[in-house]
Amino acid sequence: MAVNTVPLSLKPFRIALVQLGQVTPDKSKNLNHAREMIMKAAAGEGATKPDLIVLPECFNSPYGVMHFPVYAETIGFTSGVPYDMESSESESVKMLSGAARETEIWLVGGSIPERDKSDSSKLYNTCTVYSPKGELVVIHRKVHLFDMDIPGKITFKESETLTGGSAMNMFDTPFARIGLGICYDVRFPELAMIAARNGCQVIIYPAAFNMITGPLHWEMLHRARAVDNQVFMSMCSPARDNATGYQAYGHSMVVDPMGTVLTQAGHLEEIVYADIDPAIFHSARAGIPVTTQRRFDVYPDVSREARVVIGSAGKVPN
Ligand SMILES: NC(=O)CCC(=O)C(=O)O
Repeated sequence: MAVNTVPLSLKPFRIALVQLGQVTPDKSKNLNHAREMIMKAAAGEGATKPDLIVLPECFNSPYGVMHFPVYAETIGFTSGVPYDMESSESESVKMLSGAARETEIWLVGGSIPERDKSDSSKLYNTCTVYSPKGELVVIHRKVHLFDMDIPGKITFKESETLTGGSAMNMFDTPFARIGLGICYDVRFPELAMIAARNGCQVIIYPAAFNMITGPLHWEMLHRARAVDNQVFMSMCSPARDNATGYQAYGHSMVVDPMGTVLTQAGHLEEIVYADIDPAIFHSARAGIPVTTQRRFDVYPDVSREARVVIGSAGKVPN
């Protein structure tokens, strides 16, 4: 697929990470709570409202392979085709779209279990993104499934009930081109590299790291992907809840292109904000010019063969 390397110019903007707690077995309670927290995030901190709000992985359902088939919703999104929200079968998509429209803020709607419309045997872990008009502009289906087995510590096998997505997805806003991944996707540097080489200045992952690898790798992976690619990098986690089967690490975070942590939540429910400053992006790239020193005569540019989808809500100024 063609690589679009024409970057949109990065503008200053404010991001809000909603580290949601209280994911219960009752989906409508989860949706109501998420909506309330989006409204709270939209009200902003001090006088400044955010331009983009992010929710965590699997926010409408308990996180577990046995839960995905029970909570899965059919979305039926086709890239490049305007999505008909009126006839959407997904209550989560309708809630998220309404919240984005009401707040007039871009929304990365965490992720939800999705059932494929054309093949109901296939389930995905899917992130949906909304414009401030409530349009569904792009979806990202988790590409790399979280199949981990560290004996005596953590065993989880998403592939028991989920199928991996087959494309790298990004979207354009008036302030940045933003790449998407979901949680375990962050461990695959190719995905972030492909996003950065396609002009993303920011990469966002709804996530839910576990209590074994979270303390070891969460911050390190943020900083590694940020510094390797000289981009802003963020993962938004659920809050930790000792009452659930899967305990998330929390610590939702934003890191700048020099690897500096701009904001970090604790482990309880919390909203954290960060200001994205283009000056840091440009000075990192000017001072450490790795983006212009690639040696494609020595190794190939794997991003050229990648399956990339760029969603946008109409015309975005350059
Ligand atoms: N939900 C996930 O993909 C968890 C990934 C994780 O914990 C990791 O260590 O990777």
